[in-house]
Amino acid sequence: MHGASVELISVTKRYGAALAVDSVSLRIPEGSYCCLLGPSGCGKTTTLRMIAGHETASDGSVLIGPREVGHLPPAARGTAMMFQSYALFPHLNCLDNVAFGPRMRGVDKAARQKKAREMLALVRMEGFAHRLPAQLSGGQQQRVALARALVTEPSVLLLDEPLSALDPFLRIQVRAELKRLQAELGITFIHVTHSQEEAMALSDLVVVMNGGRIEQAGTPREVFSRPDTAFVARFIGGHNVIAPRAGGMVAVRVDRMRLSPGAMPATAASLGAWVETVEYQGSFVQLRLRPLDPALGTTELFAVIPDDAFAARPFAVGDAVTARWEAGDAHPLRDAQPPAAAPALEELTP
Ligand SMILES: Nc1ncnc2c1ncn2[C@@H]1O[C@H](COP(=O)(O)OP(=O)(O)OP(=O)(O)O)[C@@H](O)[C@H]1O
Repeated sequence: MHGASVELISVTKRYGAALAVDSVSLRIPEGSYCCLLGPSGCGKTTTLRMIAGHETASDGSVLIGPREVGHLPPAARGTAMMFQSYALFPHLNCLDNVAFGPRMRGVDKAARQKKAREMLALVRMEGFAHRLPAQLSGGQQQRVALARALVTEPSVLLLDEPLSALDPFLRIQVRAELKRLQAELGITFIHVTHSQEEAMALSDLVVVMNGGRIEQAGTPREVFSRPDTAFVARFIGGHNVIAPRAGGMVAVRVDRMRLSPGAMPATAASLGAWVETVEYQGSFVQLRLRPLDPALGTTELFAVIPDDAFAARPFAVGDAVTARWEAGDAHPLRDAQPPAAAPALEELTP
């Protein structure tokens, strides 16, 4: 199998007056694992469906490899799609489920069964060829669905929330399996998820979407260490979004907050706060803080302290503390105005 790059150029999708995807441009390199990450309704699935050809873009171009594919039906694009619900035929065994597509395309029986066996082996399900879907666990059904998507030898595999129907334990197992398969096959995977943890674990390229637009695209480390906007910092987690005394909004990682006893007035790189909760998490302790100064653009902050450091200098609920950060750990955000400073809707209406 060979991977192909995918490029979106100012792709827009309107449903009547509603804008589901708003002029999205993105280049996904050949053979990479890309996650489209964002909250419900942000346009992830619509973007995926436009790549697959199940939806037509209202504007803009979709390229797979060097080819503009906007006019091509799904089957001619070299993509395959795997859905959240496994959608296996209940009356067909695993082998026949995987061989179904080739059968529809008129591939002879011996050839399609050989191919189907190869695909089942790829997902480590060769021992289950003659079982019916109802005789398999959720994770096993998911693997068969994956084999069924791969049997067409796509250059791009599109996965829509493929892990969300699995319990948390299986989700981590199948997640590792997806990553292994992608690396082994070298084809391009585009995976829609609303889980930041899933996107971080899998992606070479993570694309954070909000309101039909791309907020930021980069490697998980780039996005986590340098979030562009308050939305990304909050959605990706592990950051405090603060409007410190010096102006402009910044993101500071929760593990970069340094606490000392006694609440001092806020400066450009510190603030006074009350400890609201203390949660022991094993290797670290997480504290929720309430800043004394309400003008800092936030009513709660988090600080994460390694377990041994916390044991050496513990804090309790109700303690007054000063939280400090190094200037280099305050990452400026593109949306410079804190949300609290934006005028309320009533003020804009004459
Ligand atoms: N067929 C449709 N007709 C009208 N509006 C639609 C249609 N499909 C999607 N939308 C709207 O477009 C927006 C984007 O939807 P989309 O399904 O792409 O979001 P999503 O990020 O995948 O969300 P989720 O995680 O909930 O699946 C939403 O506001 C949705 O209501």
